[in-house]
Amino acid sequence: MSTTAEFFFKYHGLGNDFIVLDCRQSGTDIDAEFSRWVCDRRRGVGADGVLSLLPSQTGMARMVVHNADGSIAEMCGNGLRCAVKYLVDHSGEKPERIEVETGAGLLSCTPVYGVDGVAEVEISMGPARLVASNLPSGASGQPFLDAPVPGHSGLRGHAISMGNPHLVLLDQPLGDASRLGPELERHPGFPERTNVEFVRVDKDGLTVVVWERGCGLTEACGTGACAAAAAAVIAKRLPADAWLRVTLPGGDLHIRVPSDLSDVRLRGPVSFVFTGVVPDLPGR
Ligand SMILES: N[C@@H](CCC[C@H](N)C(=O)O)C(=O)O
Repeated sequence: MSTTAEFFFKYHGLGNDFIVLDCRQSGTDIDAEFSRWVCDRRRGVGADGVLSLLPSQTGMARMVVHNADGSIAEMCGNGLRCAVKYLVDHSGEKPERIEVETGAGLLSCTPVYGVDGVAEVEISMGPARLVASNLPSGASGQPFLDAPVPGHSGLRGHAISMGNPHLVLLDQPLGDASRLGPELERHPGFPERTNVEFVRVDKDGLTVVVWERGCGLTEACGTGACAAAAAAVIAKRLPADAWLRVTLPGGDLHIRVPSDLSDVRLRGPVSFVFTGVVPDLPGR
């Protein structure tokens, strides 16, 4: 179990909480064992995931997302807002825009400032992909849209990648998330497991509960909100090119999906919680 970072910083976006580790000096990422320990809510600090910030040639940092179970995710929308707040609030500057390298590409982030530094961030999340190696479509197959979910009679879903994989279930009771989530996370159609969104389509937006790959039910999921909004737009249940409210257990995000799905925008709040010293660990 190891990290080269001396301090950790805890942040949350709508209750989706993360430990930020600044590893830009050493360039050394953490291992899965460290992530499992520090995320443990009884034996560690407690979080849904760890965001390690590594050196980047193209952005202010490269963000690696470690889930609470030690697995690595390609992207995290709420986590990226936390990383932006850390990077900007510790830079001594107030940039209009910063870029961060992620598994979903180099993403442009616009901080909105409040009395305590960055209060909100708007992110250009890149495309909602319907064909991807981490979806049932594979890298070159047919999109899986409003399709029956094999092995689950009566269940239909949209498979969408925001860098990370999502199975969006429109009109699925939100209360089904803890019952169906664990099995659907490991549905054999998704080669790298999947996040699962249980979605109610309202007149003016969506209400969503997310079962997240690698950490279970969370208070909010940024990429999940983007995937749910993209599915609702594809299904023509909500308009493209409009800011949509997505209500999650932890609060509201705002998402805009262009009609060609080329660049989904996400806007939401971010908060600093506390900082601490990483204890002396074997291997540090
Ligand atoms: N909560 C995140 C997504 C974190 C990664 C996810 N669990 C995965 O494995 O893909 C978000 O806000 O997007």
